[in-house]
Amino acid sequence: MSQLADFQNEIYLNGLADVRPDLPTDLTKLEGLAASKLSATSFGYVAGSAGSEGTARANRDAFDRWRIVPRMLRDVAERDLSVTVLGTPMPAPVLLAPIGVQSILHPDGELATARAAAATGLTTVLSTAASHTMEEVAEANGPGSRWYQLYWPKDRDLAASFLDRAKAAGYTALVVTLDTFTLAWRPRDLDQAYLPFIRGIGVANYFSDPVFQKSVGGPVTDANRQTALLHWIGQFGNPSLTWDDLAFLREHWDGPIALKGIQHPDDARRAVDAGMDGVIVSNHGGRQVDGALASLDALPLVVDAVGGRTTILFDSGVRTGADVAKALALGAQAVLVARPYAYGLALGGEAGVRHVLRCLQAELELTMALSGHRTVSELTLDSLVRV
Ligand SMILES: Cc1cc2nc3c(=O)[nH]c(=O)nc-3n(C[C@H](O)[C@H](O)[C@H](O)COP(=O)(O)O)c2cc1C
Ligand SMILES: CC(C)CC(=O)C(=O)O
Repeated sequence: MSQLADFQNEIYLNGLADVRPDLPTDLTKLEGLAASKLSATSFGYVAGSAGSEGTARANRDAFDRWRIVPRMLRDVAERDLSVTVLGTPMPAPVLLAPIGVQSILHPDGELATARAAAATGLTTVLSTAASHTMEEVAEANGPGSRWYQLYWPKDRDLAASFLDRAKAAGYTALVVTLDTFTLAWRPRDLDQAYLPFIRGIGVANYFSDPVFQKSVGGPVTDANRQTALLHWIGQFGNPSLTWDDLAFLREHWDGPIALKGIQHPDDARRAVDAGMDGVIVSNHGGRQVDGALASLDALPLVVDAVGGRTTILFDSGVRTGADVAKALALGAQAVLVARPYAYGLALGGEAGVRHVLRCLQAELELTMALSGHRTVSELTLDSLVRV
């Protein structure tokens, strides 16, 4: 590490940042670097969004319409960014969003991500569509904290098996993604005729599952691989699910459950009525419904509807410490971040993910302190102005 980086890390940033001198500390620059490193297909899959990508742009633009109003002389010498969310203590209100198929970014994929999360103390949310099994990822995460994200397959026995395995492997909370029972119209992937799954990436948790294997006549080998992939395509999502089906989750998961993909206040109310423990206000990073509202614009509506009655998390468009502060001030208890750490993974493996997480955490801490906030709970609507 260069002398300057040492100075930044140890003296100026109090050892928080763990910056890598070869990666930018402005995290918005990661995407451009990842574009040069990754294949056109992998980069297109990760950076791309639905349709004209208007919602992805709206996600970012929405952050610009809220500005922080710094306050002075508030004794911010001692800062504490820690929170406890759905029973999990975290040093900062930032989680690693579920990202499937991470081996298209780096051979170590979710294993590197899980190690980086453990090193920073932040919680990683593992996708059902991961490129490594949930047991392998749990081992890599070790004493770290991890949640499991369910893509709810059509076969109930398979869903129940996923939940049993996740519980046994130490995943403490369940995130159920509702907005992606099928992939949206994604021109970058359509134009490049690219889907990671067709190459067998993202199916590790399915192919290793005893219920899945029973459905395809035994362990997946070269001989039945094609059958297994076709079975996977048929199983992946269930467009027929309704609110009544949530009872199934409660029967099979005794820990906290959060529904991901909530944008409408009535859906947030229904989640609470159905006994869910939290909602994640998310539009999947603009990857599903092009033309949908910016996720940050949905946040205050959801907070108005169910704030104080449930845990509210947020994602889609978070790129900087200031973005995190704004989402918290608007009422989220924590945020999930996705593409920035995906690019960190592509550029530097585990160390790249750590770089992103530490920079985000350090930038958040400085933003909060310099604007007069010592703790997350001090960030309120009064901390912002809409311009
Ligand atoms: C390449 C990629 C893969 C993703 N895979 C999943 C997934 O498996 N499960 C899920 O719930 N969300 C998935 N997401 C959505 C993220 O969890 C998150 O909601 C979204 O990307 C947040 O927006 P951001 O990328 O602007 O931070 C994925 C996103 C990307 C970019
Ligand atoms: C469908 C998944 C496996 C990945 C995903 O959620 C995404 O590509 O947005």
